[in-house]
Amino acid sequence: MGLPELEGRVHGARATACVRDAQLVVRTNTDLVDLPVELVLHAALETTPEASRIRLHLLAPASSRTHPRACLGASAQHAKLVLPRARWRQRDTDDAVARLEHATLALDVPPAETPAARAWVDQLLAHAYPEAARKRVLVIANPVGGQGKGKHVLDRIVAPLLRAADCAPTVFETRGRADAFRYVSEMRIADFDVLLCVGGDGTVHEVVNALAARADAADALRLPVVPVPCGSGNGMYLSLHGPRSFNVPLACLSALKGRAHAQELCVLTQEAVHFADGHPIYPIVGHGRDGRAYVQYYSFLSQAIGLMADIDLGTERYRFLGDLRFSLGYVLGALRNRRCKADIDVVLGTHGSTDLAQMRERALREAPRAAATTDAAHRLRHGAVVDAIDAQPAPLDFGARAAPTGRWLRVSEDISTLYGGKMPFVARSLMAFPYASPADGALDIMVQTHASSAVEKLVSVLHGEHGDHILDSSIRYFKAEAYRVTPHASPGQHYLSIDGEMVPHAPFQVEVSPLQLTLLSLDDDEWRAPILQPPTAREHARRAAARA
Ligand SMILES: Nc1ncnc2c1ncn2[C@@H]1O[C@H](COP(=O)(O)OP(=O)(O)OP(=O)(O)O)[C@@H](O)[C@H]1O
Repeated sequence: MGLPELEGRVHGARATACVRDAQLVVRTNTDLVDLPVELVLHAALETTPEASRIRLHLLAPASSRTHPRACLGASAQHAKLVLPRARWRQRDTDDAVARLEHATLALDVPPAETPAARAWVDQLLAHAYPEAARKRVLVIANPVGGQGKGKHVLDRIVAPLLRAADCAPTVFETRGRADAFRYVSEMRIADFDVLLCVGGDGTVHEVVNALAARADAADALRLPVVPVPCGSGNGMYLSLHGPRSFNVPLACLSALKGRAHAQELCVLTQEAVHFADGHPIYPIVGHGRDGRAYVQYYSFLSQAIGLMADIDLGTERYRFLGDLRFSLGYVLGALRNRRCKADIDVVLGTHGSTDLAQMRERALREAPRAAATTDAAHRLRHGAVVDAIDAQPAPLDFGARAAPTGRWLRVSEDISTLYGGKMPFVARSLMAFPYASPADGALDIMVQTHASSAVEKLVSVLHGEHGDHILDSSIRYFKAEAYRVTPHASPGQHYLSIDGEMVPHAPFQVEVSPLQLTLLSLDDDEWRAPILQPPTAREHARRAAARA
């Protein structure tokens, strides 16, 4: 479906404008716009008795211009804003798309053509926004996020782009820890169509916990949450848009016109005594069967203990390196090769699996499950961390296709790290959970055994960005409905990282929550993350040789 040609003038030169094959094409002798219609932010007709002008607000690759920014708008001379649809489809690997910028173009039409121009603008907007445009935008911004870039990204990119799309965003800048949590706890959900988080995963963590802790949690979580990458890891952004680059305009575009999908949350419990100093963002408290109090909170991205937590939280002093600090942290941690002393107990349940082929199959075709009603919001299916489980659970056998039992099973090997999550990417260099599925009722868990040498550990994540570290002999990768980690007291500094945030290093239990977050993607698929292919015979042989 296209849009008929409209004749007018651009910079005084005769011009035609149309939509053909889902591309907006504006052509003069010297200027050319040929962009996916998805990149149209807004079109408006400005009329005076003497003239009518269509002003187009677009996103366009910066490098596609033949002249600098001044070539567009009132003083424009020659412009070439081109992005073929094939390149737009491959946007996660195309550097031109990584440098999208706001551009404007004015098309003058004779006053007599004003009614036709008005109809053309309406039709263009219908192409650009096939679903109702999200106009009521709330922006929660951490101005110091991403090594202090947050304020700049907000003022120079996010706010102007939203205004160009005809939105008047409500902006809340956080002043410190728990600010985002408090704001989202008290806001009127019905006032907004979408919530943008300009910051890192820490800001998203606060927003998600605030939405989930509200009395109207199941409804509040229908407000789509959009990560605008301005931190070090930005795992949610990477899973939605691909690992090539942190593309702020693309994130904003997904807020305006992305397709909604449900994303299960992980729910955690930890004994309340560990939060004695008061933790402002984890207010939900329950009681176990023996009366002991526990804190219940939510994780959207990851839970890490051992080496992977040390990378996250033990490398704060290298923040200036951006996300390179994670790679450096891994090398240092692998060389140190410390054992993570903890009991790991899991419930595979009907949604769990230890079979990689089965996981891949499911990731390809898993249908989303129904979300919780408000009544079921905080229900725990597998109890809380304070509840007793078997003193000696049966061992979890990774060798065979384990039966989908609802009993607790124990990982019997010594480990160096445990990493749990529900989204593929946790950082640009690590697709930690290549078989993650947004709503399959299971958590993806990766355990690295301690028995492997430092060198084996280093080698195992060399290809982490493709997710094939899970094929390594030192990695156990499985899906479970719930797991519990009980760290043993041991000397030294130890971390527990939840979505990259530090929480008390104490026993914790995780399960899939009936609560679901609403995310927006620019594709039909929820994630922009390739599902890992099974290893080829050659790859099998290579890994066997490496093991030998
Ligand atoms: N104005 C502020 N000053 C200091 N800290 C803040 C401020 N606003 C928010 N915070 C806190 O900063 C922490 C980290 O924020 P965020 O994750 O957005 O950025 P980041 O740390 O740069 O990113 P990443 O976690 O990916 O490294 C959060 O715990 C948040 O509560």
